[in-house]
Amino acid sequence: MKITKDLYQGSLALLTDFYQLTMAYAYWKSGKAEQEAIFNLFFRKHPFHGGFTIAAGLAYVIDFCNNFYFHEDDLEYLSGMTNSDGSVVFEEAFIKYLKKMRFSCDLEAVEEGTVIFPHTPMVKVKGPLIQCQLLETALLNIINFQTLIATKSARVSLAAKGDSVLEFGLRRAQGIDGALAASRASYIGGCAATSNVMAGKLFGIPVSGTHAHSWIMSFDSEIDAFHAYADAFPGKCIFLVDTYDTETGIKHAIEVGKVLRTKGKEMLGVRIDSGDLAYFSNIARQMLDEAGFPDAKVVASNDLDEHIISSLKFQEASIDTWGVGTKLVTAYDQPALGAVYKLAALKSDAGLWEPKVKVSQQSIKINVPGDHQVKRFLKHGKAMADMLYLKDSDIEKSKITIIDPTDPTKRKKLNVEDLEEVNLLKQIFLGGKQVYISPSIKEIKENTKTGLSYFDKAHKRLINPHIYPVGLEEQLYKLRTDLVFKMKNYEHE
Ligand SMILES: Nc1ncnc2c1ncn2[C@@H]1O[C@H](COP(=O)(O)OP(=O)(O)OP(=O)(O)O)[C@@H](O)[C@H]1O
Ligand SMILES: O=P(O)(O)OC[C@H]1O[C@H](OP(=O)(O)OP(=O)(O)O)[C@H](O)[C@@H]1O
Ligand SMILES: O=C(O)c1cccnc1
Repeated sequence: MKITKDLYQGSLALLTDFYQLTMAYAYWKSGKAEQEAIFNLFFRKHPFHGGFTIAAGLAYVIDFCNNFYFHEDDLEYLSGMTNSDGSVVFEEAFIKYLKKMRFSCDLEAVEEGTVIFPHTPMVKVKGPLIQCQLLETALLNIINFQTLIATKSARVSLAAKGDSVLEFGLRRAQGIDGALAASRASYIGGCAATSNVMAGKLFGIPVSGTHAHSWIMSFDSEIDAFHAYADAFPGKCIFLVDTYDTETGIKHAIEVGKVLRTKGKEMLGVRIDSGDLAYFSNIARQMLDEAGFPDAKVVASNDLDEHIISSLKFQEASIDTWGVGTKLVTAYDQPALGAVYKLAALKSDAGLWEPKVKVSQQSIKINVPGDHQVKRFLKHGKAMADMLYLKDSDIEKSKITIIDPTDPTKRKKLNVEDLEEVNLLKQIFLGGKQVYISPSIKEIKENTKTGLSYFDKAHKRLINPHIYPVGLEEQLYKLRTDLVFKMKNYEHE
């Protein structure tokens, strides 16, 4: 996939915060640029008050890293940056250093479509400190947004209980990039298709749609508009029936559907875009059935989200397909995921990895130091718990205890001898070389569906979900606690 290349014809190295570049310069000046570091990208809370999150965006990250270099134009721009006293911000030798820089890190990540929980690394970058730092902003930008939208889409799709959800968000999405990335992530999360044609072309997502009110309004009458549409698309008609009067609109759709039948074609259904969607969908279903169109589908749209869909399901609305736009692609009502990227370890001059911790008054904000892996334990196809552990630790399988990173009183003993286990972090790059091929977008979407099926319904409900156990393995917990104490004492000396 070459999304960034197609869109921007080159590297996105300048898609970063200025402070990353000033730090990069200062690392270089102080001789730390090549010191090896480990950074983790993780979030602290599920979005939408939910009980799960769906990882997305890795294919963009891969593309970004493969194209990570400073182009001549970028370097020229950086060379021309001046301080308030007129002096240059970055000296020429640094610009030359940037010119030669190529991505050379190891990168591990959870695969797209994986169900993921707070505090576990979604992306881990190991490599020269300067490169790790320069990747931060773009990685967060990519993962935060796509993960947020994939999660929203999964929630909407779960609420639709297996019905098709069509993503209609392009016109109200957050700009061009936002719309494209949202269409991609919506598909990963569970949507069946998008109305966004460019997303269809770029990502291979099925493209689908009906027609607008303007089509009806451009004719003298609704029935003329339906006939003309049926002439143009005899086998693909979904008639929008609510422009003037919904019941009359359904009657007109049935009339045109009967004409189509004389030509050996079937109308696919009707779309309702206003009014009480439970009431009108049931009316539509009854009228279509009575007229001999039991297979015609009822599509509904109008500011839908997981909560309205859930309510309409509860009301037994006869809706087969859900068109969801604004509230899906803008992640209503949580505009950002809030994932962060923190230094977890630094290699000393002696070649030893030193774990690093950021101390905070709020325990939720204390990162997990060291080089970890995340293990998911499953029993008969059901996820039981996730464990973060130090990669080089010896774990005695017969007595594993995991400890909640935010509340040490919450502990869970795991007898893992008879459990299946999977490592969630996969190797994506080794020494800057890509060693992982992203699955097709269809396979990623399937991963989401299968991944969600491992989790109990209690974790997937929309309101007050049951919390899935995620914890630190004891040695990692001890390392983190010791380090926090050490840093606190150090601060007070
Ligand atoms: N039966 C229902 N239960 C819950 N929410 C519904 C139901 N029917 C429609 N809605 C939702 O109610 C919201 C507003 O619908 P409302 O009928 O007020 O506006 P509208 O039909 O768009 O108005 P207008 O006719 O002016 O376009 C939408 O988000 C819609 O999805
Ligand atoms: O409500 P959303 O979830 O955002 O779904 C997309 C909306 O966009 C269209 O409305 P719009 O009024 O823009 O155009 P139209 O004339 O085709 O209805 C469509 O009819 C949906 O109502
Ligand atoms: O195809 C549709 O019905 C559609 C597309 C975009 C927005 N609203 C509806």
